Amino acid sequence: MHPNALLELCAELIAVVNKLDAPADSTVSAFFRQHKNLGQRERASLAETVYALLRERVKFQNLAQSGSGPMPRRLAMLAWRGSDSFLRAALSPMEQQWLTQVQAISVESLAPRLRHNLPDWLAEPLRERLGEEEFWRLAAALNEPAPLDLRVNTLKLKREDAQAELAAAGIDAVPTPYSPLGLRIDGKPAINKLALFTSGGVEVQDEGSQLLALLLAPKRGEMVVDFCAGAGGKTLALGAAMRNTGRLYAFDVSGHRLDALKPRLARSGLSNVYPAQIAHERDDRIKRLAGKIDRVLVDAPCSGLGTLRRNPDLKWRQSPQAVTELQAKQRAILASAARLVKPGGRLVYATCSLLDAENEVIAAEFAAASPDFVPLDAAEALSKAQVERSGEFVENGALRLWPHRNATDGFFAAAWERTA
Ligand SMILES: C[S@@+](CC[C@H](N)C(=O)[O-])C[C@H]1O[C@@H](n2cnc3c(N)ncnc32)[C@H](O)[C@@H]1O
Repeated sequence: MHPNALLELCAELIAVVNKLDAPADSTVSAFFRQHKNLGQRERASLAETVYALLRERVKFQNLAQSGSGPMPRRLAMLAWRGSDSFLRAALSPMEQQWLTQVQAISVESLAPRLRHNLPDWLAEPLRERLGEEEFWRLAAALNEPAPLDLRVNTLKLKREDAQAELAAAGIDAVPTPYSPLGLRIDGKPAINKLALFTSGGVEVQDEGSQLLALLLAPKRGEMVVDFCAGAGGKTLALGAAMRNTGRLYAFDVSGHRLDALKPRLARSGLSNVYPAQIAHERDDRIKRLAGKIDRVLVDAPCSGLGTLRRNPDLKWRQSPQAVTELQAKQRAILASAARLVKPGGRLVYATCSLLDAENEVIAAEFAAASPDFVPLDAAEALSKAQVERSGEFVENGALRLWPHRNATDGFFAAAWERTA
C-alpha cells in the first residue's frame, strides 16, 4: 500500500480508538475486519501505533498541538511504530519539518504528566503507595509491551518438553521465575498455529494469573468453584492442578465469556469442568452449594489497571466512579462466594488491579466481617505449591505483583481458611 494511504488509514483508526468509547482491542479487530486487504506487516504497524498512542496519550496530544492538518493524522505521525522511511515517504515537506522539530524535544524537559501519562486520579494513589522513585519505575514499566507468557498443561507434557518443542519451531522460551508451569517468550511469535498449542499443550497466560491458581492449590477429587470464571484462563489451570478429577464449577454472569471457554476446554483435555451461567452472585445454584466446596476462587471483576501494558486504553476509560461501583460488586461477590466454602476449605480473593481500594481494602473489610475465616500466609501456601521466591511479591501475607518489580501484570490475592 502507498505510504500515504496507510498513514491515512492509521489516522482513521486513531480517530475511532481515541474516542475511548469501546475497548481498543475490539475497535482494532473490527477495523481490520473491514480492511481485509491489509497485510500482516501493515496491520502490525497500525496496531502498534495505536497502542503507542494510548500508552503516551497525554504526551502525544500535547506535542500534536503545535502542528497543522487533521489531529488524528498528527497523532499518527508522532506515535508511528512502523518503518521510519515508510512514514517519511508519506509526509509533505512541511510535515517532515514539523516532525523533525517535535522529535528533537527532550522528554526530560516535559512536565511530569506528559512523562508518566497517567490520569491524576490514578497517579496520586500509586505515587503515595510506592514513593516518588518507585512510582516512576512503575510508570515506565506500564508503558512497555508485556512479554508473552505460556502455561504448560502438565496433564499433557512437562515444561521442559514444551520448551524443547518451541525451540524446534524456532521460538526461544525461558522458564518463568516464579511459576513452575510457565514459559516466557520475548516478542509476539504466532504460537496459535503450532501443534503444541492446538493440542492443548500450552495456553497463553500471564505468570501472575498462573500464581493465583497455584495459591488456590486445588487437589485431586475436590469440589472447587471458580466464581468469576470468564473465558476460563484460571479455570483451565485449576482443572489441570486437580489432575482432571473431582468437580470444578466455572460460574460467570456472562454466557458470552463462558462460551469462549468451550474451545479452550476442548483443547485442554479436561473433563472435570462444569461451566454454568449464573444470574447474579446470589443465584439459587450458589445457595444449593453453600458449605459444600473445598476451594473457591473469586477472580473479581475489577478496573483491570494491572494490565495496562496490554490494555493501555483502560487508564483513560476507567474513572474513580467506576472504581467505587466495582468495589460494591467486589464486596457482594466475595461475601456470596465465601458462603460456598466448607469448614477447612480455602477462599482466594483476587484482582488484576493496582489500587488498594479494590485489593487490601476489600480483603480487610471481608476479614473484619468474617471471624470464621482466618488469613493464610500466601508465601507459605505458594511454597507448598513449588513456587520459588514468593518473598519477592508477598506483602503482609497477601500476593501483590507489579510489572516493574516482578515483570508480570499487576495482581493482588488474599487467601483464607474457613474454620467453622
Ligand atoms: C477478572 S474477570 C475473570 C477472568 C477469568 N477468571 C480468567 O482467568 O480468564 C471477572 C469476571 O467476573 C464476571 N462477573 C461479573 N459480575 C459477576 C457476578 N456477580 N458473579 C459472577 N461473575 C461475575 C465477569 O463477567 C468477568 O468474566
